[in-house]
Amino acid sequence: TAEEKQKRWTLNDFDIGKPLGRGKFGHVYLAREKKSNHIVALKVLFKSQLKQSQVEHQLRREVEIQSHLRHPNILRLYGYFYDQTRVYLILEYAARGELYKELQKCKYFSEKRAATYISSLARALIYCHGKHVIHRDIKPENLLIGAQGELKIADFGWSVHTFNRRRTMCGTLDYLPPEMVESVEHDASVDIWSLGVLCYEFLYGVPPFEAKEHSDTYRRIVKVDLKFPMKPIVSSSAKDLISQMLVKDTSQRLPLHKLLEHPWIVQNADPSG
Ligand SMILES: COc1ccc(C(=O)Nc2ccccc2)cc1NC(=O)CCSc1ncnc(N)c1Br
Repeated sequence: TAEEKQKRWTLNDFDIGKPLGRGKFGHVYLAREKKSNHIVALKVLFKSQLKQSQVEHQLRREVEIQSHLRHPNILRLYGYFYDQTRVYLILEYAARGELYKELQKCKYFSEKRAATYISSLARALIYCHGKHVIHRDIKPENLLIGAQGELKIADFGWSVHTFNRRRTMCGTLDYLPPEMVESVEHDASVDIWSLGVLCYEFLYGVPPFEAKEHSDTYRRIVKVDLKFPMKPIVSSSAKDLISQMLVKDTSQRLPLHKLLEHPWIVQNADPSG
């Protein structure tokens, strides 16, 4: 509520429960806000670590970005507070935990489950892009599962507001050589690529360009060395969608709203997401 927005939270407002996991830069605990009995996840970040990794500005930007995002498939950041040594993030609690653990357990997902997840993520990303936010880090480790089995994108540690990037580049882009433009300018289509990688990993249990050495993975990515294993059996419709997302030319990647109309999504995704 608006009143909760302004409130100055302190640790005393919460009963701390079991550890939920070790996120980036800190630990996450189950917690209950004493007055409302509202269950949340409390992420504890050490100021010393934030300082030495120079991510304070990134955290401030994330809190700012998250305060404007409201979507069923985006984990809420309700607020934050700090004390002498730590910063505390008050997060929505995802009752069914981490997606990557679920994927490890099942090895890979059915086409219906994969399509349902991919379509809900596509809707969340359409929402973000509409607000000029690109996530840039869509992977199983950053996805949680809510009480109704719905996916929640968490940990916007690397998201940026695209237009403020344009603002920093205002006008001067014209004189930059392609390689400069190439490296600084990536747009929302990075999230389409990542969603394609995720769809592949949901269906096969391994990411598409996996290799022993990083250098080999890099080579396979830039070459778009996309191969579909014989096992498990996957529909040609699913392969068609993945092939339209994992395209080197960013302007040729299947736009997210077109993804929602793709036959594989239409025939397999559970509309409730
Ligand atoms: C909106 O979710 C976030 C928003 C921001 C950040 C964050 O650290 N940003 C950040 C930290 C340092 C520097 C720059 C950015 C992290 C998260 N989220 C998380 O870390 C997920 C915690 S694990 C968990 N959470 C809920 N329910 C569960 N069952 C589990 Br398990």
